[in-house]
Amino acid sequence: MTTSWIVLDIEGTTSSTASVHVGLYAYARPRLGRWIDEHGDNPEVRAAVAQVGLPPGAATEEVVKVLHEWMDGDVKATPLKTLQGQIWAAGFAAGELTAHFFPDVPPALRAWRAAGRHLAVFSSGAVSSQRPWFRHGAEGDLSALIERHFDTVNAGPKREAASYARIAEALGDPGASGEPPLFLSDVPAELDAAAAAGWRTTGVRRPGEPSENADFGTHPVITSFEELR
Ligand SMILES: CSCCC(=O)C(=O)COP(=O)(O)O
Ligand SMILES: [Mg+2]
Repeated sequence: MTTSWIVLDIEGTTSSTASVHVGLYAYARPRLGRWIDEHGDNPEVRAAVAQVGLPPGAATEEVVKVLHEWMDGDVKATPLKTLQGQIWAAGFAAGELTAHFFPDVPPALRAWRAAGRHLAVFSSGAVSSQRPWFRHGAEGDLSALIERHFDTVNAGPKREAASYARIAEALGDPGASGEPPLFLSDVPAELDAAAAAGWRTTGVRRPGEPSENADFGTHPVITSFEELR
């Protein structure tokens, strides 16, 4: 393995889908309405509410109805992710949330950093929630291992090659090793987009996760980060 930058997806890759859908979604769901009402002077909140796409002046409960529908369908819409990210960041700060990582992940991240690899995250989850996620794992604070964070706001949609080109430019691709970044994800369409941007890719097929029966096509596949060490 000579790739300098390793870029990680979160849900289904470093962490279980249940930890996001049951843990985080359940925390954000009943708090969205009050968060919008109490942070109406926050420009990010105002912009997110406008991006939901309802007519100006729509009642908070109408906005929340759309956000809940997106959550039910696991639509990774940027305004939803922005609001969820703020609520989760507050939840982590209050000690009410804990992150989950598959057991192979913390030792692999430490080993990769010790070996001189650089680590970044590209997730649909907002950067505002990625940072506390890596800080509040049950296995301790992993946040210092992650040097760069990307989401659908600062990079773009995860299924578009242009997003990966943007990230590569931000990382200084091809980097010191001369190798393009390596992207690890449980979603074949994301890997396709990364490959189209010239990245190296590896699918992560974890037992019991939605990716268990996914068709990764020609992408190399692992079931644990240990297989990359
Ligand atoms: C604290 S990370 C939040 C994760 C999240 O909201 C999400 O949608 C994860 O999607 P991913 O792109 O990492 O599969
Ligand atoms: Mg994922």
